[in-house]
Amino acid sequence: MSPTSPHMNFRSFVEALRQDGDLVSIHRQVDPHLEAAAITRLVYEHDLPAPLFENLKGAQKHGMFRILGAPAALRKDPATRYGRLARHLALPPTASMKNILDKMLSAADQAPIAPTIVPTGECKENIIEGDQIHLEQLPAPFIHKDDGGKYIQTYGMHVVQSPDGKWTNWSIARAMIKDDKHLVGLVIEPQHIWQIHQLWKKEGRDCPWALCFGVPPAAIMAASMPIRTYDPAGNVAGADGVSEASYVGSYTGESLQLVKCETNNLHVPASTEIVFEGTLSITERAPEGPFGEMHGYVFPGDTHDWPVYNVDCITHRDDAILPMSACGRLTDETHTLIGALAAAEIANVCRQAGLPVKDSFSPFESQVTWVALQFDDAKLRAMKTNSQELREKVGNLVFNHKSGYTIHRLVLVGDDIDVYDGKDIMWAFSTRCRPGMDETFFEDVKGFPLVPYMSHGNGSPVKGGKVVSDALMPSEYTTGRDWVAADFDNSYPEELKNQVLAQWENDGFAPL
Ligand SMILES: O=C(O)/C=C/c1c(F)c(F)c(F)c(F)c1F
Ligand SMILES: [Mn+2]
Repeated sequence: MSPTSPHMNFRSFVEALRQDGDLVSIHRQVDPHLEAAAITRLVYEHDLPAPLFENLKGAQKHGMFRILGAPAALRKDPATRYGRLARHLALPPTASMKNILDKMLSAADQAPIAPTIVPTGECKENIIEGDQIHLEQLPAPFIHKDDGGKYIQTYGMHVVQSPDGKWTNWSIARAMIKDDKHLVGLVIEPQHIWQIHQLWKKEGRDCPWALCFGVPPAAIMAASMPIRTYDPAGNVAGADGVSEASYVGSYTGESLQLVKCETNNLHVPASTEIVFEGTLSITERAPEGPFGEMHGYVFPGDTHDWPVYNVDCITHRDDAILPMSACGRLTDETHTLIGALAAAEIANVCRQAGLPVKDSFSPFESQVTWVALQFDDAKLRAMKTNSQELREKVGNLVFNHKSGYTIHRLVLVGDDIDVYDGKDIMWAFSTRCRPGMDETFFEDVKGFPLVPYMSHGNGSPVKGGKVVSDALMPSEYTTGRDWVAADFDNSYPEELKNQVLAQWENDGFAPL
């Protein structure tokens, strides 16, 4: 039996959400065609408990499958806002986003703990091969009415390996059902799955592949994070070339249990709910999309050709659960995970380059297209630098690194700004960054085509459109802050503030 703790076992994770009162089990029959996603979308837009669809129209025998919506979204109570994410890492429900991101980054400073290969696991309870595979009969969700197909893959973990076997990569990349035996999905440059696909193209062989739905929550966190790039020539610099499995071992402190696939030599987490095994074609492509994407748009008819996945074998647990991210407008996993983890990795890259970055976050208000970087003001002054120099240094570093791929604006702020507070970031950006003069634009860097102003805007979809906006004031580079904030914290003597707070409820106000 695999580890049964919630961060190491998806089924235990779902039960932990139930115990937390953070799960709504729906037993009435729900249609996977739009209805399950519509309910999940409303859950996202109101930060409600995760829906578990126990009785899907069209569910197959042996419980194939149920759907869990909103697996890593927000809780309404501010005190446990990130509790569902905290459960992914065995952190307390009151953990802050900083606690969560620090935990994810902690692995970089610890020795990787290699996974353990075990002979079997829950994912082997049912095995479906060859002509028994009928993807079109699965209760796969149709997520947005203008999507190009049934997106069965929004929160599963792809497993692919470099031809030399040195690097196994785990990642999330969307895919929809093409026909009874095939999926088709985004394999986009510079993503790791694209890098490895390219290596197999050079080999002239289809890429062995597995897709794992319902993996240990700690694993999906690593799969969502743009950790170190890997030099295909095998020149490993620093912690590069780290396979996500070992990275997970570092921050959980325990070895992940993996089992070998039935039809290839890849390994998958033993407790995975559903495993698709097969190959990612190096030649076959098919129309994919459109899809309601992370920036909150569907462009009807916006279909493009992407590589085809061939499914040779399916293994699954009894009563398997498919996790679904019905992504779009705030706030879903593409914001809480992809945006947040990119920000954390960008801060790491800056610190490794010697920049005094204390913290970072991607504000949800920017639909995770921005990252705010908090600088240590005293160390900034010690650098004896200036705005233009710093903007160029940060922009050239981040916008040419994989972790910066999805981010189009970097906002530089001082350490009086809480980067996890969108109001703080907008206050600094709106009042301290003079448009144009305090900004440096980058047109010669890789752009993220999914941002609507890139793919459906006026310029190249894949180049430029990025900016570093300096919201550090001139005084922060020289003498230190020369202002006082006109707010309760900064504009009143401590004694008076304590007196006001002590009288607060007696004066007739509700507790703050
Ligand atoms: O389909 C979507 O909504 C998002 C796809 C996506 C993503 F979320 C990323 F973080 C990427 F880096 C990327 F290349 C993507 F294509
Ligand atoms: Mn990777």
